[in-house]
Amino acid sequence: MTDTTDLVPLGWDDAWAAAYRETKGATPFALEPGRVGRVDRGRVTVHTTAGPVPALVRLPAGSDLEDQPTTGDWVGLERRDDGDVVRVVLPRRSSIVRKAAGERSDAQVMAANLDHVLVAVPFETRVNLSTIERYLVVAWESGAQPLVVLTKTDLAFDPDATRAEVEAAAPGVGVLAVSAETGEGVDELAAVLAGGTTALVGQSGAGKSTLVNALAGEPVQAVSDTRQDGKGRHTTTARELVPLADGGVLIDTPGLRSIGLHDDGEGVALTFPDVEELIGSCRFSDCGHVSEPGCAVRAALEEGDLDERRWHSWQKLQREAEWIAMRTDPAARSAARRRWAATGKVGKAQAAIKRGQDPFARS
Ligand SMILES: Nc1nc2c(ncn2[C@@H]2O[C@H](COP(=O)(O)OP(=O)(O)OP(=O)(O)O)[C@@H](O)[C@H]2O)c(=O)[nH]1
Ligand SMILES: [Zn+2]
Repeated sequence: MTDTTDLVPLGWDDAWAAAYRETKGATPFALEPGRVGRVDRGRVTVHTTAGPVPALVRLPAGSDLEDQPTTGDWVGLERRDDGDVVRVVLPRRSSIVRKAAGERSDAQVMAANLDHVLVAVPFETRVNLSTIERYLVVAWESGAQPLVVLTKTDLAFDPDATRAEVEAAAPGVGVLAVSAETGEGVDELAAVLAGGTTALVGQSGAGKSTLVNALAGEPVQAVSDTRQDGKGRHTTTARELVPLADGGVLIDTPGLRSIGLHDDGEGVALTFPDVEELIGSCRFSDCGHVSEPGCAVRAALEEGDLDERRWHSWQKLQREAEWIAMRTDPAARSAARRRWAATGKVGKAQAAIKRGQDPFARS
């Protein structure tokens, strides 16, 4: 029997233990539990009670691309003299999926089993609220709770005003401010992240690496590590899965750092509850929010209750989400065609689709 207390810093809990027992009972292999860190072309690094080990993946026949282990997955590992093998992936609690428009329509799971998705945004003279909204769509879509962290408070001109602005663009989402430079706010953030798994997203230069190091309590770099069981194999201590000093674990991968939009509409709705509510109170259920009588959106825009910027952000993200859904779902496709026909955009859009382009790319 494996002593799994060593897995607790990686996010192991009673529910995972139960899920693991069930999965293990259904396979003929002698398995050991572990959590996936690095994933690299069919090879993975699995963090086990004996430390990180490299492994190949052999899932049961009929497994899809989406079933392949990704960073954050809990797996059953078969230890073999000729190389360790991942045999099963435990059912996921949540996941960040990439299904970018214009690319192959396979969904790629970028990170799994997250409690929080932390969107890192640097304090700037003008924080880009639309970029935050875009990340929040991805975050909500994962099934985890989104959080925003404003980084580099030490550089902020008016942190309270900026924070208020961000809070207004992120209903239902906690907004924290930190400085890795002065340490301000880091303990508060650490307390929120303790005890769960957090995926870190945000644009280049947002201060993610600096924040990871501050939360880990040490510089987290790719350092080589040797297995302690004498087999002499080498692996890299994946900084993909970073246990935090105050508890909890952070997932930080290059793929997540450049995450795009994958959505079937639910993430957009959760990011913009205010806009959704307005749309729900337009007089006509198929309101185009242009010049229709009784349009609640137009009224809110005119009265200043809804920001022009936020409205345009919703329109753009909603169109992208529809475009992605349309590529995969015939019902969504015909619904989009009907709507485009109504607004006279159908010819242009169809021509773009024929060319294999996103019909909304330049809108
Ligand atoms: N003043 C100040 N500078 C910071 C702080 N955090 C990060 N920086 C600086 O911001 C720059 C970018 O920080 P990184 O941590 O590399 O940002 P990143 O998000 O990891 O960037 P990528 O690796 O490109 O995704 C570096 O020059 C950091 O030193 C902070 O709290 N205060
Ligand atoms: Zn309307």
